[in-house]
Amino acid sequence: MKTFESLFAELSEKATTRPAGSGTVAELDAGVHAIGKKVVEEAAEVWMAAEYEGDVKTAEEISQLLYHLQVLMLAKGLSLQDVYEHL
Ligand SMILES: N=c1c2ncn([C@@H]3O[C@H](COP(=O)(O)OP(=O)(O)OP(=O)(O)O)[C@@H](O)[C@H]3O)c2ncn1[C@@H]1O[C@H](COP(=O)(O)O)[C@@H](O)[C@H]1O
Repeated sequence: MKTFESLFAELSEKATTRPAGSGTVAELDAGVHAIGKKVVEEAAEVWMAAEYEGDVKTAEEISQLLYHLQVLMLAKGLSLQDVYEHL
């Protein structure tokens, strides 16, 4: 099963190698403004799922929010350590 750390390693590799067809590469190319909008959109979907759509849908939406947060971290050049030191 994928973890937060293993997904970040995978996305970091994609950002460097830029394979064709990668949604991550496309999102990085769209820039921080566009990625930020995805983060807000996914956060709202987490909220709605938590209130109205049950645990499975909520977990799915949380996974998508975590993904977009990681893409934002990559776009800003932030490492896991940069974030973890604030936890
Ligand atoms: N975990 C994810 C992941 N979570 C969310 N998403 C993206 O976020 C979107 C969220 O879906 P929504 O239904 O909310 O949005 P949508 O309106 O249907 O989609 P859009 O039109 O906004 O793209 C998905 O369509 C994906 O584009 C993800 N895209 C990729 N990953 C993982 O990231 C890795 C690298 O992916 P690629 O860069 O595409 O190879 C792989 O392991 C993937 O499994």
